[in-house]
Amino acid sequence: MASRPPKPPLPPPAERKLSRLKLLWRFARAYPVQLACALAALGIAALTTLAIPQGLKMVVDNGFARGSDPAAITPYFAGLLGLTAFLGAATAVRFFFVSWIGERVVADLRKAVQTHLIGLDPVFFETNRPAEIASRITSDTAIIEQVVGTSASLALRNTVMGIGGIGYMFWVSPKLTLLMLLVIPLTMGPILLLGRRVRDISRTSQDRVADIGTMVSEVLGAIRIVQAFTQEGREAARFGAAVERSFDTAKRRIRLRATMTALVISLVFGAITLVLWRGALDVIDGTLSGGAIAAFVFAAAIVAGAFGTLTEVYGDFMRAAGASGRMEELLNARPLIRAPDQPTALPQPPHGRLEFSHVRFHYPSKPDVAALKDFTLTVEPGETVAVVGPSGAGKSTLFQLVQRFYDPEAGSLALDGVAYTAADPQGIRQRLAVVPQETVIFAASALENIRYGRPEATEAQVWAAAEAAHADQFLKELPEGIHSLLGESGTRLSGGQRQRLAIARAILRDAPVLLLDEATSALDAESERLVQAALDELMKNRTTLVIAHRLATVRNADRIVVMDKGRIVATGTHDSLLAAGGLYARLAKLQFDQIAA
Ligand SMILES: Nc1ncnc2c1ncn2[C@@H]1O[C@H](COP(=O)(O)OP(=O)(O)OP(=O)(O)O)[C@@H](O)[C@H]1O
Repeated sequence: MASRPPKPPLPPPAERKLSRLKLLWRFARAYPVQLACALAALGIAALTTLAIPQGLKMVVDNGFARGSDPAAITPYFAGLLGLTAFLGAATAVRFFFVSWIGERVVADLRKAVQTHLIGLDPVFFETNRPAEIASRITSDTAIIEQVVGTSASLALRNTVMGIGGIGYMFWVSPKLTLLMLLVIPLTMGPILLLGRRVRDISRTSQDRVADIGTMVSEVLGAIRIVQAFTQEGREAARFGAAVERSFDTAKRRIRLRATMTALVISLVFGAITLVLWRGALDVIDGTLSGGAIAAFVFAAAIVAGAFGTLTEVYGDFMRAAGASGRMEELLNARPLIRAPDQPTALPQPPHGRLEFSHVRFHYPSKPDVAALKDFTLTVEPGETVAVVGPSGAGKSTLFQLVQRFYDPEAGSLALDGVAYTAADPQGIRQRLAVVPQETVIFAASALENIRYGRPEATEAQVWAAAEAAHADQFLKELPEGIHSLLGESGTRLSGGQRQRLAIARAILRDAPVLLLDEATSALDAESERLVQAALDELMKNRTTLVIAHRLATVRNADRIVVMDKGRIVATGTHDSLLAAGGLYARLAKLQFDQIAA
């Protein structure tokens, strides 16, 4: 029984616990100065707000009560005016620092997640779709931004004002405050119950929004296929249905939130009214001054507002906890392929000797079919080995293993005598140049595209590589020459031009081992000739493993390896294999139709 490959290291789904917000604190605490400023401004603003009812009390008791003397009342109002100006300034400072921290945390988080993700191996992206991750990063960080930049400050401010307000009220009238503290908890039960349901629906709502994001990038990415198969209508309907599902969930959330708000306001203000009635009786009795009751009302309004806001931001916090949990999941995903603690250095200068020894491999997502079985092959320095075989034989899998995107379950690979598992994967990849079947063009200039594998190369070196790859001519003819923008929004290249650009990129990389996956798409005779000439140049003095689709390649190869169902079934030269008949002769007849002619 073949041992199964290890499962990708995916942590369990995020729970929406407030403890998940710890991740954000980890990022925020990197800015102690800003945090201190924000906290100081927040405290000052909250206390200033609480000073206002006290000012009001003095105005009423000392001003109005002593028969309306303008001279007595003016200083109090001047004081109040000063207080409000101070409150404005402190609020502005708080807003600045808290928002600054919010933006900074989100920026750092985005960078950390992206840096982490590009270090993960392809297995992770087989089980986690890149489009979904992308939409998560955008929508989840937006939620986090909202919470760190706004809700956190609201929560802090209102907690300070809530507690401070109650303290002040107690100082003004212990009896009324105790009465109030007795009534308010009764109002909290239904609020907490509803809060939990809002939280659950918020989660579903976020998932629906992420679905929409995934769908948009999927459909836009395949726009040609959608249009070619005239499925625009169906795609629009499918998208429409997803949007409506998302709206329905949002509607449920809004309805619950609305009910909750109604409950909070009516219960809390109802309680206040009750307490006020009691207070009014005390004023009539003469046990409480007019100013005290005014200040009490004002403070109670502040406290009620504070608790109202707290229940509202609680929902935001739960949403952010979910978002932050998912970010943490991404950050916690560990790559299966890692450098050992003490990697063995590859010899200098490189030789380019590539060895496969009894390699057995299953793709994690396809554990029942072996992609490679007992595969043994040594490619000597400077040798060109062409790999041929029917579709699904395992040719591309060889390349995946050589680049160490996966590790075999049995057997081993070695480069220049160093076992893959003992080396740093980056060290190995630095000695490889890859020309894939489909050239990846980045949205950047032709110059940047060619020097992708060696960003420090000079323009002269890039031109030399382009010449060797027979790409110089068409590059000169681009609208802005080598500085023309390529990719989705730039100039489109033909198939042959893209291949030559990829070859120039590999020439410039100047690695000792070349992995060449020949394009199967037919080129016209002129392009074919240019691409072949470019390839000949690239393969010079390099160890080359090539998945061959061209007659010229198999003819020029030092050895041809014929693969079928993950195994080597024959090895030889073009002529010897043809003479032997078998799979190669059959493939050659089909694939290189020149032979059949
Ligand atoms: N990422 C993957 N996940 C799961 N199975 C895979 C993956 N890539 C390839 N396979 C499977 O591994 C086997 C070998 O595939 P591989 O792509 O290496 O064949 P190939 O010889 O390169 O074929 P082709 O010429 O069609 O590209 C096939 O059974 C294929 O379905």
